[in-house]
Amino acid sequence: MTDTVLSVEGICKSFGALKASDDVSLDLRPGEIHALIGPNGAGKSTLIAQIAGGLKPDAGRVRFLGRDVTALDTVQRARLGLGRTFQISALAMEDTVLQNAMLGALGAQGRPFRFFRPVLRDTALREVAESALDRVGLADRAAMRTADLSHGQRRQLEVAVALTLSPHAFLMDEPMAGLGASGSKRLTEFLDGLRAQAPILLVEHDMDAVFALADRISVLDYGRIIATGNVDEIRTHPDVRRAYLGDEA
Ligand SMILES: Nc1ncnc2c1ncn2[C@@H]1O[C@H](COP(=O)(O)OP(=O)(O)OP(=O)(O)O)[C@@H](O)[C@H]1O
Repeated sequence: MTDTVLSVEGICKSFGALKASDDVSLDLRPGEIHALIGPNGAGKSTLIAQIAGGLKPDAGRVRFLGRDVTALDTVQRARLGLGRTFQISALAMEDTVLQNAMLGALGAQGRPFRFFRPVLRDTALREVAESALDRVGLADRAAMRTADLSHGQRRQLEVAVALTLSPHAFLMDEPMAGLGASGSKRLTEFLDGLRAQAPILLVEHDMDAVFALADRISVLDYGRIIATGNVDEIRTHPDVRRAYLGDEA
């Protein structure tokens, strides 16, 4: 257990008769990228929402840094260092890149950023935000309007927002979505280096990225984990090929 940053133990969640999470257990270890894959509707986003704290499981627990966080909300988990990027962008398009990095960091800390504009003059916070932008390669875009960033750059900005919290683990929900080939390649390289700072639980449909990045892969199907293993084990797993990979693998 000491070698686990984050763990999910026996999570169950139903929507009416539908079991979206059916006794799911998995863990995230230091330095790894653990990919969560599965067909549409398999329950990936539902699981991530329960790990992040936005959705309460019917049963089971979530542990983070050795602590049971099942009863904590998203803000409390973020403060403990659970960083998250979203499937749908939460960025303010009219604000600059730097403002988003600063305000996003405050928002994740639960401070009411929309009523807190003077905070933009907070030098310490600005430094944290600038350093995060630098890490993701957006330092020279800090003064740009977020709406003028490319899709890939917005994805990197979301990672920068998560970085401002110095997370101990990342939850990422389809970071490659909507990126072209070169954008995916760049983000793949970036995530490859990021795992050294904090391990990543990665929900992703882009199998090239998953196979390039994942130390381990867990496969969800109808709310259940049908396999967990390294890339080769998952590529060749008969149930996984049947449920998800088909003949592409
Ligand atoms: N709030 C909700 N109320 C009712 N059903 C829901 C709710 N959220 C999700 N579901 C259902 O739970 C199942 C799992 O959905 P979820 O979005 O977690 O799947 P997913 O694997 O993330 O899919 P995708 O790859 O398409 O994003 C689906 O059948 C979905 O329709």
